[in-house]
Amino acid sequence: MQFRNILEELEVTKFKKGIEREMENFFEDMGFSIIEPRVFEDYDDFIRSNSRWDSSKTVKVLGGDSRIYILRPDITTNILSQIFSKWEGEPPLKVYYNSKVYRNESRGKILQNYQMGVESLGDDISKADGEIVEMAMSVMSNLGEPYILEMGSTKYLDGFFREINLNLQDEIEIRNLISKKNSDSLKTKLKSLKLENTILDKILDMQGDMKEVLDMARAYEMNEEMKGALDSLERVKELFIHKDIIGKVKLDLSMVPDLGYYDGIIFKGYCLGVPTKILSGGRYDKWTKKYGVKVAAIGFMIDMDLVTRIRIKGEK
Ligand SMILES: N[C@@H](Cc1c[nH]c[nH+]1)C(=O)O
Repeated sequence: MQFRNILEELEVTKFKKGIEREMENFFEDMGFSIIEPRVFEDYDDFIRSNSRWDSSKTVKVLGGDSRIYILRPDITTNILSQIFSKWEGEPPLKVYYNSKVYRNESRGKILQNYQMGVESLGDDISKADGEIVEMAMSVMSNLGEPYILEMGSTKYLDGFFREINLNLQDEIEIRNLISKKNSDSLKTKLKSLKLENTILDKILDMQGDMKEVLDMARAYEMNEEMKGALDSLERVKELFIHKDIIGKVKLDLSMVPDLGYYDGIIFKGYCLGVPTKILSGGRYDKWTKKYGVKVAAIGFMIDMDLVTRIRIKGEK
């Protein structure tokens, strides 16, 4: 955050601390315990297990042992190695953090971003999906501004790609076009691959009202993975159906996450008039296998710089 002078900085920091305390109390009331992420990570380990990361964005540090370390660019992966070195997968573990991530910006500066977040590990999948999505909704509604929570599932598109024999390069290109919602280039690409009469041609229409999108998506279901994706979204819909916040949850099956570890429900929270996501998260069960035991895992992070800015604006 940029400040005009030190008094403004002190005032904003005090305000931010107040919001952090509110969130910490909320997470603790929900049964989550605080965890302190480590600042440094081994560069080689990080790059090996995060092949989709742009390595130029990691902030590198040279250790006294001449190894290259990085300042943590993502808190979820950071705390997982910490947790799994001392936990065998049960009983369920619920943790929250209040920390920062560091990334190189395109203009060369180092970006420090305050994040708070929660991770629920080893709990029953349907129960944890419901609990985490409800917590995300509660964080969004406390902003005091109109908001929406966009939800999707990585398993829907993954399931489809499993049915067709596409080379990886084409698959990545299609996913990128879908994530940019670039319908013209997507159509051209699909035509060149003779895939124009498939779900990929409809995927950008699969956004909006939960019930309508689920009904449309069911018609294209091809395997258990795609069915599982829709079933889990259906279960979340059932949780909200009789609440007045149902209108604030939108489905977007064309949502492609920036991070590579998700395999299930994914979601992002937006406030009206703010183009950047305020909150994002999802399920990443398969990813936990890297640490020796596969457990159910879901969580989300909140961009505290953005939350502070929005709450300050709301107070004025
Ligand atoms: N670490 C993710 C958010 C997340 C937490 N847990 C699962 N996903 C991010 O920075 O976007």
